[in-house]
Amino acid sequence: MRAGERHLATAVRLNDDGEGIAYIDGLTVFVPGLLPGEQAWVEVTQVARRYGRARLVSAPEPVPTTAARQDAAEGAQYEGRRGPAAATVATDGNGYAMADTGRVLPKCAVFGACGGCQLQHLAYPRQLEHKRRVVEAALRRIGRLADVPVAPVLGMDNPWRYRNQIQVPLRWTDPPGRLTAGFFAMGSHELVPTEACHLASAAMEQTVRAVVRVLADALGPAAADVHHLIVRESYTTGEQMVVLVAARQDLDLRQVVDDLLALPRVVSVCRTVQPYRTGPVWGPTVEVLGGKAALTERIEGLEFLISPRSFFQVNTAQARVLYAQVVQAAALQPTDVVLDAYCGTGTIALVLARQARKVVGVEQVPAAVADARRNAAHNGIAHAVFLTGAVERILPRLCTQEHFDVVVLDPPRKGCAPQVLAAVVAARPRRIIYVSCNPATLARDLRVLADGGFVVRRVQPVDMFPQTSHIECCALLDLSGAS
Ligand SMILES: C[S@@+](CC[C@H](N)C(=O)[O-])C[C@H]1O[C@@H](n2cnc3c(N)ncnc32)[C@H](O)[C@@H]1O
Repeated sequence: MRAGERHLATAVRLNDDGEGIAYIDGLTVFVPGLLPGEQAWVEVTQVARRYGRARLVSAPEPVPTTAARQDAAEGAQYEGRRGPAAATVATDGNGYAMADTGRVLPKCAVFGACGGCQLQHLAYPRQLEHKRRVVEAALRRIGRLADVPVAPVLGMDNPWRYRNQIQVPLRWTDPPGRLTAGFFAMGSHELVPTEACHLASAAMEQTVRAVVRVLADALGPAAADVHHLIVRESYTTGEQMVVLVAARQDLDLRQVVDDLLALPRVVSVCRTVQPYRTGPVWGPTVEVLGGKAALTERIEGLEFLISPRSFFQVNTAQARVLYAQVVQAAALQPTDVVLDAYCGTGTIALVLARQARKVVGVEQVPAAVADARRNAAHNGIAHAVFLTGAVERILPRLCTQEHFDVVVLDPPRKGCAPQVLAAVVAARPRRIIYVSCNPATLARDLRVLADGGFVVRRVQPVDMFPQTSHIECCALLDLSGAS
């Protein structure tokens, strides 16, 4: 197979990124936009040693189920898997049994071009089932944990407009001399122009449009030096924070502050300076140009102040669901001492603090630790301690100095460093709750903890990121033999 060739491809399942998997000439080929049980003409865009990539060149059509099942079985052979049939059955207008692929019309006009969403074309219940299977497969293949029950994914009643933060790249397009908002295409810094995002609230969309207008009117072509706009919104109060990302420090943004603060929801205007337009968006510092220094959010009866750089789960409604799972899994007793490793701004630690004797949070970003301490004080919680530093550096010693009854791990996508897992295993807490946004590293780390004598009782996925392929999970482990 060569790049540029065209083939008729049938997808047999989705990969972890939500792309269709087809088998062409015995090679696994990833086709974004093709669903299991669908067939389409595709053009090969890349051929590597073990896989290829292709793009759709015709509209996908459901295939007769017998063909879909046959392809699934063949595909399973290529991969040495025992594969399930790809599709359930529906009938076409003539009564033929066709694959029921779950295809729906994407809401967004730029779906497929914008890199933000991968699953808008799949009915939401199917998205949830797909995510549950991804978690199960990771546990089985990577963690050798085939017996661990994976509960149905906890989804949203309305899986749209859930984000409390969006980052919008801005570009000056000349001609016609206009500031244009959009999102980056998948895996590139190419702007896909749009001022709409169905994952953000309608009020955030309005703010994006208004900020672009204000910047263009006030700055003219100099607005080209504002290359990103970040809007954060409190789910609880509806208040918004606008962060302007400028390419240079001497760009005079003070002239737009009053106009921005006059927008209906905007209570805070900030600036960060980042000379590079295509690297990390945030500069080293953030300055509040006008209005409040932080938004307020409420979760589990606690109030959290969120400053511009603070990590906060992007989906507040589902963060509440996730934290309720953590509370339930922790099953705390009033005498318990809890460790919250990778604690961010201390949300989990503070939610658990009400039922524990003491909580200790560890986080490497000093600003996040400052927020965690401030949030503890704001909520009158005196028995929460927050330590600044890398978990892998702090934990090995900390765990020999203090006994933790319950340990919460909520690492970034790369998972926990081996010395963190070793320290937790040696500490023998009664329970471990592992919160993860990456099923592959979750499975890898659960294997280590299981080999260290902990039993993985259950894994509960929570759909924090509907319409995308991202998956959040909460796993519960306890000591072998303990109840
Ligand atoms: C997924 S977030 C979890 C935040 C928090 N538990 C919450 O729910 O809001 C992961 C956090 O780990 C922090 N982090 C990443 N690597 C770290 C490390 N090696 N040591 C300490 N903290 C780390 C990040 O700064 C981030 O705040």
